Amino acid sequence: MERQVQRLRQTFRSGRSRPLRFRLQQLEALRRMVQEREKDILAAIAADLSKSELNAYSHEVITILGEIDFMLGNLPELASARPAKKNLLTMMDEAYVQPEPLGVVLIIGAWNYPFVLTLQPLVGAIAAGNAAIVKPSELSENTAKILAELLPQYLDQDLYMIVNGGVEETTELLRQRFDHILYTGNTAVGKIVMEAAAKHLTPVTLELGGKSPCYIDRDCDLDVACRRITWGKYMNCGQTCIAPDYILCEASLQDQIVQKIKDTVKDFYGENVKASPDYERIINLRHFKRIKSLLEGQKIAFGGETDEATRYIAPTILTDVDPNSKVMQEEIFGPILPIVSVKNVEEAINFINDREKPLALYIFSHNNKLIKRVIDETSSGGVTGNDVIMHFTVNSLPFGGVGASGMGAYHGKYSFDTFSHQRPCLLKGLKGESVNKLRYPPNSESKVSWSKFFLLKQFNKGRLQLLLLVCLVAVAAVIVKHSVHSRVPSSGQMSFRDVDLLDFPASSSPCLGDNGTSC
Ligand SMILES: NC(=O)c1ccc[n+]([C@@H]2O[C@H](COP(=O)([O-])OP(=O)(O)OC[C@H]3O[C@@H](n4cnc5c(N)ncnc54)[C@H](O)[C@@H]3O)[C@@H](O)[C@H]2O)c1
Ligand SMILES: CC(C)=CCC/C(C)=C/CC/C(C)=C/C=O
Repeated sequence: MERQVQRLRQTFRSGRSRPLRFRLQQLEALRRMVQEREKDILAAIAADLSKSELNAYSHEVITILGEIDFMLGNLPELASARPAKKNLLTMMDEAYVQPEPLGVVLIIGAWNYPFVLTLQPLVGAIAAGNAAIVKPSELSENTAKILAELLPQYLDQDLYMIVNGGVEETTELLRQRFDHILYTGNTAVGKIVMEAAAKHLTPVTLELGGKSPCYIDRDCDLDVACRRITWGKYMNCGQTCIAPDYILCEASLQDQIVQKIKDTVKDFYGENVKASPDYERIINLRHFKRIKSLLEGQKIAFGGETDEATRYIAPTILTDVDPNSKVMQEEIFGPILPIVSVKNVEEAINFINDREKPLALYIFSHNNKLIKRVIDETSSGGVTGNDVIMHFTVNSLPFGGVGASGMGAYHGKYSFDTFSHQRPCLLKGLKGESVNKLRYPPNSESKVSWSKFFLLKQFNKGRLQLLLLVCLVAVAAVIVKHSVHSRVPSSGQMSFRDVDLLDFPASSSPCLGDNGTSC
């Protein structure tokens, strides 16, 4: 592993990944890979998650194509230097922020959207000019395999590499030194990743999970709310990091919600959900058993059927759920939707704030003020009002968690920034030493006073007049010099930087007060 990382680092150091033209060409190659090998990719995702190829396309491929297109369209602007505001002391200099690639980055993907969760960060890493190692999840083995087969055929193999394997391989990878790690997966492994990264002082982006609440207000179109919630909860069989984990609502709404979700499930998946091509299965037996165990002792208002042989769990709703029960202690990550009653919005806000910060928060209401209030009085990775999941699809919004649901963010510009260092650059000339005297020892009250004048903009009238006078003299000097230059050809070009604006005699009138602080 060490040799492989070393190889990527050497290529990175050669500067190959930096030119914009190279990055654009690699992103175009990635797009070609997705388009030319679409059938193989969809078949692999379908095999991993018992997913229809149509769903695999709309859940995963569309997102990647959209992200690549965004980068292709915006990279020149994202990668260019941004001029920075200057202060009086540096107004003659050049100040700008230059994004620069970090180096060799590691991307560790999860199994539940195995294509998008590994390739979307890679798009950002390439766009920002890095080398990258991608470690897909071993649980989605077909997607992992197709990625390992295809990526080297389309991308520069000395800069971008797939490493497949499980805990052992990931542990070995984490021993290496990277310049950034983006990990997607559960919180427990997130801690392992962060600990390993700390040994090398490697910064991390952790895309974790959590229990994303969904508050339904009394003043709401319940038909629309329940349709949208049904879509987001049961998509991918509930195995979506930002699926609404549970519903909070007033007790009087509970029965209506159950009925409306039940009707929607029938609309979406037909009478026999098991036979629907749009309904997926649980990834493996371990998760199947874990999710099934969450049903124990609960009041099942709808669904609840399971089939171990095919790892099927029906779309399920639990009512009157005790907040202390097991299903309310861990992220469900399956098609079970508990409803917890609260008296009002205050109680819902307190309920959310009493728990770890979730990855997403959903609020349904006709009342925009109420939605804004819940946003203002809680914290979560992201929010969608009157819908679920959809903030993920807006690539001008940063996607990521907060607190226990993660740190850092990506998507679009935020991916580019995540994989870049924002390098501050100040370019000065070698003239203007008289101004610089003010920061050189020996220090004096007068120098402090002038520093305040320049850096804190604390001027008195007299000093402002003096500065204006000096500026006028400087402008006059430039004009005179320019007119001489236009008559007498010369090799030297005058710039403002060359004008010694001010001299700072140690005794010149300070405007310090008695304690030396006011002006
Ligand atoms: N925030 C997001 O974008 C996002 C997206 C998807 C999933 N998730 C969260 O991820 C969780 C589900 O994913 P998962 O964790 O089951 O996925 P997973 O089992 O696929 O693990 C994720 C990655 O961690 C690696 N890994 C596992 N154990 C490890 C160990 N001991 N040491 C080092 N690496 C190890 C795996 O190889 C894999 O690449 C849920 O909590 C979900 O909410 C978050
Ligand atoms: C709006 C459409 C058609 C698709 C949304 C895609 C989707 C569900 C993405 C979820 C990806 C994600 C962050 C999963 C986390 O587990």
